[in-house]
Amino acid sequence: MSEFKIGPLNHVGVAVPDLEEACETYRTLYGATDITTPFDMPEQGVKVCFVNLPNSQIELIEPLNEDSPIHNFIQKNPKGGQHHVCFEVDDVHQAVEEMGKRGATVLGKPRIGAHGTLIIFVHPKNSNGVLIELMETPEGHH
Ligand SMILES: CC[C@@H](C(=O)O)C(=O)SCCNC(=O)CCNC(=O)[C@H](O)C(C)(C)COP(=O)(O)OP(=O)(O)OC[C@H]1O[C@@H](n2cnc3c(N)ncnc32)[C@H](O)[C@@H]1OP(=O)(O)O
Ligand SMILES: [Co+2]
Repeated sequence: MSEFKIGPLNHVGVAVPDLEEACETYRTLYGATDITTPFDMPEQGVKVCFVNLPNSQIELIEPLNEDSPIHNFIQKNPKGGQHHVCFEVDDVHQAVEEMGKRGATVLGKPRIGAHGTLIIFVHPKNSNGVLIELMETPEGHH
């Protein structure tokens, strides 16, 4: 088996029905002060913003439309819920190859994520029901 391994936790994805309302909860209930301005990622089917924490980020995602990969999740969990966990990796293409060799199901092809680097997703059936995102480490994180 190759030396491939996951690196630091980058973010925890939380799917929400209303992004503004969710930001307000993190501000008023938990006192979060560093929350980024929401923006649309049509190619990922989500509107996204980040609650910046000293050691990580909460990624709040709202479906943009019914074609969104998180549309069904919100249908099943109308109040929202913890959606995915994201680990940094050195090389996403190596990750795809290794996931295949190790018998996991990679969902779709590598694409650019919200941090501007390549990402992939591994099906929740492979990791105790948790959807895993693997993202290439952004510049400056090394
Ligand atoms: C902001 C951009 C980017 C970043 O840079 O960080 C992102 O994070 S984008 C995040 C959104 N994008 C994705 O999630 C892409 C990958 N996801 C998918 O392809 C799909 O969501 C999915 C995982 C294939 C599920 O699709 P869905 O339409 O919900 O399929 P099913 O309804 O058939 O569900 C199958 C099965 O899986 C369970 N499920 C679904 N979502 C999750 C989840 N997030 N965590 C755990 N389990 C999940 C679902 O309940 C079904 O289970 P069973 O009923 O037991 O079969
Ligand atoms: Co994510």
